[in-house]
Amino acid sequence: MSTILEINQLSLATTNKKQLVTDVSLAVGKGKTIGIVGESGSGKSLTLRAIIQLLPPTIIKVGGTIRCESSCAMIFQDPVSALDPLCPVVRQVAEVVSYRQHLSRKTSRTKALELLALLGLPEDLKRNDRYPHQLSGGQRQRVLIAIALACRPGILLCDEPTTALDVTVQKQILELLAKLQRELNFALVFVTHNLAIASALCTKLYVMKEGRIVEQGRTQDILANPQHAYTKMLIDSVLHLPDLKGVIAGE
Ligand SMILES: Nc1ncnc2c1ncn2[C@@H]1O[C@H](COP(=O)(O)OP(=O)(O)OP(=O)(O)O)[C@@H](O)[C@H]1O
Repeated sequence: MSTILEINQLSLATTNKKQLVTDVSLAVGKGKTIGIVGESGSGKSLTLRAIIQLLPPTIIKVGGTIRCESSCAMIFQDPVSALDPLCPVVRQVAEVVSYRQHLSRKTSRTKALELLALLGLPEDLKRNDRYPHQLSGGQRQRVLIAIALACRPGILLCDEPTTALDVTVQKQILELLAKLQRELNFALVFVTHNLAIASALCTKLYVMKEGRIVEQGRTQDILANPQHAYTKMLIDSVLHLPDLKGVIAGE
């Protein structure tokens, strides 16, 4: 497996020396999907933010290394706060295309519309430039995915991208991400507290608790034979698995 992202013993703390993430190590291969699961506050988002160098100003890396062999883009949990409310969505995508792909305004807009069409957004966005508040939650999340893809990432970091959506839309977005990954071959790091979603999407899982990885391994091995008490508790707490047939990532 050619590793595209490797984290070695990452430790993060506040500027007041409160330890938040301790000795986190993980690796993801080109075009592969890993999941980071764990309870709220276990350090999943901070780990992703450290990868993309977007840590909050009061949090610093106090140990470890992060090696990225390709460009990273990130999709955040809340599409409302991740989009500019005062800028039409096509322009927001076009600006990223223009900046990252060094294209003219006109070509960037054409490319932005192609990307939005690829993500299943309606044609009338072209005629009627819409603002984020005029889109549904699922449509806004698709716009965020378009913005991330405009960066042509080799690694896509997803921080609970479907938590704010209803179950049907959640399934559509997960299927879309899996389809895009097959077509564009980016590596996916998927953060969630939902073990059912992670196990449907990811071939490898890392379980986090209180800032540490407490268990890791192939998804099927972890589900069949969890070693850590916390992982067992997570598995027991999955009441029922959503129908994600067709989403499951290949080996
Ligand atoms: N800006 C910050 N300043 C101080 N502490 C922070 C800051 N951001 C996060 N933390 C703390 O760091 C820890 C890890 O937070 P993080 O957001 O990574 O958790 P998480 O596992 O992603 O949780 P969730 O699933 O709820 O998003 C938590 O205890 C949180 O309170």
